[in-house]
Amino acid sequence: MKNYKIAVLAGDGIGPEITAEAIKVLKVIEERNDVKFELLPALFGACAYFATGDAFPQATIDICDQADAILKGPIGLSHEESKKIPVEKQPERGALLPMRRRYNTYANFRPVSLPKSLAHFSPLKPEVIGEGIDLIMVRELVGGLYFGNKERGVNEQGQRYVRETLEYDEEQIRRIMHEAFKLAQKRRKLLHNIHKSNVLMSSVLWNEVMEEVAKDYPDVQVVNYLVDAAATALCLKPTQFDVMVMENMFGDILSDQGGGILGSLGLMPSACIGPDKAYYEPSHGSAPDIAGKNIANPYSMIGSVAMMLENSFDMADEAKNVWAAMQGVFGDGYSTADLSKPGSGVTMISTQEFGDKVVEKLRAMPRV
Ligand SMILES: NC(=O)c1ccc[n+]([C@@H]2O[C@H](COP(=O)([O-])OP(=O)(O)OC[C@H]3O[C@@H](n4cnc5c(N)ncnc54)[C@H](O)[C@@H]3O)[C@@H](O)[C@H]2O)c1
Ligand SMILES: CC(C)[C@H](C(=O)O)[C@@H](O)C(=O)O
Ligand SMILES: [Mg+2]
Repeated sequence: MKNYKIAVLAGDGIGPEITAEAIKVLKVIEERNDVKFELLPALFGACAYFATGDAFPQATIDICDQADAILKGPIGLSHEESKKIPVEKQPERGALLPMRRRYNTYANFRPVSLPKSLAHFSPLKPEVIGEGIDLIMVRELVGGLYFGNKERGVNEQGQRYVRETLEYDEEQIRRIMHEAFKLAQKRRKLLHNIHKSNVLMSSVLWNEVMEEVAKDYPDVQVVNYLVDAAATALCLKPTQFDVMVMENMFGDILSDQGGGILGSLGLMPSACIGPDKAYYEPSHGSAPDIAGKNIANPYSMIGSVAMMLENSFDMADEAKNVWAAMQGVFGDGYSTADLSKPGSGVTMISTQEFGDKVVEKLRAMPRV
């Protein structure tokens, strides 16, 4: 029997609610396979800060270090609540970025996917959705503005100023490009390179390296897109995209737009892959506005489990079953509050009911 350790960081806000549903799914995967998941819960985020004074405490670091994979719920507080924590200790700077840095999870895969049959979830017209949206954003996750030098002070004129730098070296760009080209080879052999080389020198280097790497993948067609135009194109004709590659900040913004064109951030899972460790998290945040109400959509978290099964545990067939189970629940006309507005024809179910229905579907599937 295979035995895997999974660090489970439920996080803040809706994190514990959607993590509970993801764990139900992991339990069913155990029932159906010769595999044991040892779940190692740990505090991470604002909950960890309030309990220990540190958003990424040493005890959690130790658990993550020894885990085969990390399942992470969203972290963070509302704008007002976050003022209760000193800026440098806030969950984003005090936990999430240190985790990305520690495990060097440079490759962030954010699928944006909606079959034609669920076009009614999207704010876009059915004719824009066409045969369905099925693209994946490959976001560089440990460079750029997020990790460049930062400085804040008062200048000679007595004005407060801030300086943050957008830094990349060519190896950082090359390795994410290889990830994107390899993924494109497995899919439609089409790569959209998102950049802003008309202004940013970082994008000039980005594009130079992209062109060098492209020589290794002559079967992949590259389409270059300025990031601002790409934002429009995502709304007007999302089906033109298959794999999109971009630097850290562009990926943060465009991936949330990805959730927008699907109809909810609750449909946005992700995988963050480093050389020796990967962690899996929804692309969205802790949704303080709906926390504790049992109405959050757990698709993003259960989808992150599916990505974990495929990438960390070599269980691609079970991953497919998890996706199919969730699509099956939608196909039966059910969803959580975010995607079941009055008049939509979709029956509203709770976070827990969604998880239960996914479990039911999975149990009914032939074992692989
Ligand atoms: N990776 C992470 O842990 C992560 C990612 C993004 C934001 N954050 C943090 O989350 C906190 C809240 O940020 P925000 O409000 O700007 O963004 P958010 O992503 O938490 O929420 C934006 C909107 O999307 C909705 N939403 C998000 N996930 C949903 C789900 N699963 N089901 C249904 N609706 C969902 C929310 O209710 C809200 O209306 C901030 O502290 C932010 O820093 C953390
Ligand atoms: C919480 C924040 C630091 C994070 C980011 O900006 O990367 C989030 O928005 C995300 O998309 O994972
Ligand atoms: Mg984001």
